[in-house]
Amino acid sequence: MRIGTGFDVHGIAADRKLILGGVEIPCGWGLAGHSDADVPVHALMDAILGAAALGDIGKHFPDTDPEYEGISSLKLLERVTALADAEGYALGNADITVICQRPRLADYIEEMRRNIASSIGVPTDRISVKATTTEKLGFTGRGEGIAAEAVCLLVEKNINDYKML
Ligand SMILES: Nc1ccn([C@@H]2O[C@H](COP(=O)(O)O)[C@@H](O)[C@H]2O)c(=O)n1
Ligand SMILES: C[C@@]1(CO)OP(=O)(O)OP(=O)(O)OC[C@H]1O
Repeated sequence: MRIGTGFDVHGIAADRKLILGGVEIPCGWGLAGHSDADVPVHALMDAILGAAALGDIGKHFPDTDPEYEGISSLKLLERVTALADAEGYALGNADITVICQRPRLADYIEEMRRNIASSIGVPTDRISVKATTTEKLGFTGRGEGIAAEAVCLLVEKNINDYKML
């Protein structure tokens, strides 16, 4: 088994859609980025790549490459899953925290979990998504951006039928 962590931040952009965990959240603004700027999915991809010691998303999907302009991060997550698979690993579980003052995410969490699980090809109960504010402190508290962190466990594929504790 191998553990990985990921962290990402994107700044607010007035003229963009807000996509988190593959869910379009209606709030009148979005996040700046080369891709769809899906910050929890970016944190998760870096956690998976980190667990497999395969670098980070900027290495695999450079933000100078037009192929990735506006791309759904769930598509990139499928590719990261394939990279881990090629190394002999499957996702055991992942736990993601989205750090944002607003909008309130509680109503969208289950759909995010389903989207992420579907992209990876695992049951939804292996994916946890949580949200927290920073009590109006710092850049997330001032609404200047959204951050996300993720932790994941990769398991060797040949023991992927092990029972989760
Ligand atoms: N953007 C957010 C932030 C938080 N939540 C939910 O509210 C709970 C309390 O947040 P605190 O920052 O005061 O800990 C949190 O546990 C989430 O359930 C949310 O839905 N959207
Ligand atoms: C996801 C990529 C894809 O080009 O672009 P961004 O949406 O800008 O996101 P970032 O977190 O800066 O990571 C870099 C890139 O991998």
